[in-house]
Amino acid sequence: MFLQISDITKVYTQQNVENKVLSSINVDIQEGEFVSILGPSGCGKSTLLSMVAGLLKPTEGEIRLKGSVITKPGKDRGMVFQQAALFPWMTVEENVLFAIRDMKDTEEREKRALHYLKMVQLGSNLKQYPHELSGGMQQRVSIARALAMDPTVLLMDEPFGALDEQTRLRLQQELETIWLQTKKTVLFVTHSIHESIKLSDRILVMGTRPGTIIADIKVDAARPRLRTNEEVARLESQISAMLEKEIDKVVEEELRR
Ligand SMILES: Nc1ncnc2c1ncn2[C@@H]1O[C@H](COP(=O)(O)OP(=O)(O)OP(=O)(O)O)[C@@H](O)[C@H]1O
Repeated sequence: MFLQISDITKVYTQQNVENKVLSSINVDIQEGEFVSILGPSGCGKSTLLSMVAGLLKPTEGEIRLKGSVITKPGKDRGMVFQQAALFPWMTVEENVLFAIRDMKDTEEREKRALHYLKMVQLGSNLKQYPHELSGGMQQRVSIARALAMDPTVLLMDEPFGALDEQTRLRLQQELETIWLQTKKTVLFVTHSIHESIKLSDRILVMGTRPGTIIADIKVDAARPRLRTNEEVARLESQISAMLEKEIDKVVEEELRR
């Protein structure tokens, strides 16, 4: 199996109080799949993604990428966060070049940076600085930077969460086009049901307290997926009912305290 998440449990301990955030997470992901992780706030989506990134260690269980256990961050996993996190003193081009600074051949390196910056439609913004760009453009630089590293897996943690609706729709389209071109394996955390249906081959729906996977849904609808598509509408109401139930559970628990 390409990416294998086996029997993962995560417990955070703060001031001697244990908080089990994830329990019995088992997922097998195939190469080239676009998988979304969807769930209520606080269910452990980012924790799970950070463990795949190697930024956090599981309390129990293991994650294997192409057979090797993940123990730390690596170049085989590119990460895109909600905030672009670019170096403000570097230009757009320099930000991408920096990520691939290990490439010896300077000409190849520049070609690669330009290729991915063109892919996210920033070929004319190479010499601009992050503060001269809109939030959406900054996020496109961080996507180009992650792609330029040619990772085996692209890990995206609510990459469009901080953007306005129009920019978000635009970037969803761009990401879908890029994914169809590159066929990278993508693990994508989102709050948005529609975003997950629009982009994914598969949606892992998470329940909460502790976080578990309550449904593993295949999305077969033809792309591009419009809201008017019957399958899209059916999935949207199915998943929305599931999440509503989870959120009701949390509210009830809180009120009982
Ligand atoms: N470093 C940490 N130390 C202690 N508890 C943490 C830590 N990071 C996250 N948590 C707790 O773990 C739970 C899951 O957090 P996580 O950020 O993974 O959820 P999420 O599903 O990504 O949430 P959101 O959708 O709101 O971003 C939360 O209750 C959070 O308070």
